[in-house]
Amino acid sequence: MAEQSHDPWQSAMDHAVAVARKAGEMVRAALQVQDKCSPVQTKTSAVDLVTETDQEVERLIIQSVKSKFPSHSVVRRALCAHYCPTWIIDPIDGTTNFSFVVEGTRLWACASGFAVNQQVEWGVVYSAIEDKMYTARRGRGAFCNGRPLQVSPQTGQRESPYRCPTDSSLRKVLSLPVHGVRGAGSAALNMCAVAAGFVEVYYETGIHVWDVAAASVIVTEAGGVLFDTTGEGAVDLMSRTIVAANNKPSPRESSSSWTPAVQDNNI
Ligand SMILES: O=P(O)(O)O[C@H]1[C@H](O)[C@@H](O)[C@H](O)[C@@H](O)[C@@H]1O
Ligand SMILES: [Mg+2]
Repeated sequence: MAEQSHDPWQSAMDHAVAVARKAGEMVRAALQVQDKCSPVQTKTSAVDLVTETDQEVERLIIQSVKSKFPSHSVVRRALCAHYCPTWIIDPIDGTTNFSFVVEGTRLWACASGFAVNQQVEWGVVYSAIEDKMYTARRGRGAFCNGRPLQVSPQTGQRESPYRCPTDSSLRKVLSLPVHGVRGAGSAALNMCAVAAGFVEVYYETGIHVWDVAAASVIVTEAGGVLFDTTGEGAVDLMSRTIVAANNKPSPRESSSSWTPAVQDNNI
């Protein structure tokens, strides 16, 4: 079918939802087959774990986008330098959880973001194990399985059973006496947890644009904010660092205001 002209971004997003379901089914089925979960050697595999299933899902998405939206680009490594409508895909976000079938395999997702002129227009993140489809279109809200998402209203430190971490890099970057810390993987789903109001902050360094592009718009459309790890600047999705939060405390508040869900794998 040819590209729709009335609202091309919407039809691309609808297509992304359908492809994400298919991709999710593919990944779930692959969990039963050892070879499909095992890391394969790639040029970048020393730093970026890739399985045969990542590659199969990537091919599925690329082929389906190319046949339905021939003018769109599909990339994993650029936000979008020019106007060109670009899909930024992460076939499996959370490949480590998927590959090692650790407890918490639910923490992987199929993610697609769509950028035009360096602006993310929509994002789709599908957690197949939970059958949760997170979607957001810029200016039109964020949803999980069609239900609107809203970030947590929390502004003060929340009671939590988890101990404050001793991780100095985390303290240095956020300068917060944090109280609860989780680091279970899948950047996209951690950001969706912020959007859904389950946690107040997600932070990571060493992250890639394809890990965060889709969920970035889900966070902002749920009322959240994105900023860099200095806490000062706007986020640059190519910068490999990100903070996604329910709000941005003023410097005076920042000594006691959040309960972060933190991931700090790469410092
Ligand atoms: O599973 P991938 O797509 O490699 O994404 C992971 C990323 O590479 C890591 O840096 C993060 O810590 C994970 O949360 C991502 O899910
Ligand atoms: Mg990823």
